[in-house]
Amino acid sequence: MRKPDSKIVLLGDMNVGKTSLLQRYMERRFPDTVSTVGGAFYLKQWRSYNISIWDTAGREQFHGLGSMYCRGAAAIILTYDVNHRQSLVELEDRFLGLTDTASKDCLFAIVGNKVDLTEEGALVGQEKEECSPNMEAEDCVSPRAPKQVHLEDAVALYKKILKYKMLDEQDVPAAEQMCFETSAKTGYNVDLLFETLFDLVVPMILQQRAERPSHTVDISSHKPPKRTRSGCCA
Ligand SMILES: Nc1nc2c(ncn2[C@@H]2O[C@H](COP(=O)(O)OP(=O)(O)OP(=O)(O)O)[C@@H](O)[C@H]2O)c(=O)[nH]1
Ligand SMILES: [Mg+2]
Repeated sequence: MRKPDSKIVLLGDMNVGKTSLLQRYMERRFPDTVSTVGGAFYLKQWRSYNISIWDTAGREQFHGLGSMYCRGAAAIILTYDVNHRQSLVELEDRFLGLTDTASKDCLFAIVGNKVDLTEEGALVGQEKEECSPNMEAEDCVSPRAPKQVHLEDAVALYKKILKYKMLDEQDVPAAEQMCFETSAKTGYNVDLLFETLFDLVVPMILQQRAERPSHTVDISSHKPPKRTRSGCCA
């Protein structure tokens, strides 16, 4: 297997839907999930590049592993649940520090998932019925409640992250491009999220390749060493 050209990592509190987002994108479905243990990755081929996407465990007991998964990451998806304000607070308090091991020009996306559970979910093309016990989860939406976290809160966090990383707003993608609201359940904005990141990561791969010294040896120009009488090489 070829080494991945780039790495994207999903971080966020338990239950916010990291595994579900990744499965929705990679497998085009919304299966039942179990809380992630440690971490797992998918490989995505995007144009001619291999990108690994790492799913991590949000549970406190696995917290120590987070910075290991983030090592060298080109992009990090900080995920929260739009219905739980604390899951956004945790991103700043508990997860941001784990990203110190990421690449120096690492990109950040902030993703509010489970938007299908909010009243606004009705405005984003979810025409399905409310769930009843005999319905498949994918065929229905759960009863809706007012959203607890708004996109502006995510934009404010994005700006705080830039300060924390000492990055200039001019040198990074705009907050409006990097803050998403998604539903792993309906698929809303899921392709947009991942594919926006892939498109941003490709120029980083090309830049890394241009900066990396070439280790290629031209064997056609290689001359074998002359043999001496003793059989040893001159
Ligand atoms: N309604 C709704 N439920 C979701 C959505 N995404 C995930 N869920 C549900 O939320 C629960 C947790 O989802 P996971 O994807 O396992 O969450 P996680 O962030 O991977 O959690 P950990 O692995 O413990 O860190 C599951 O019951 C999912 O079915 C969504 O967009 N909408
Ligand atoms: Mg998980």
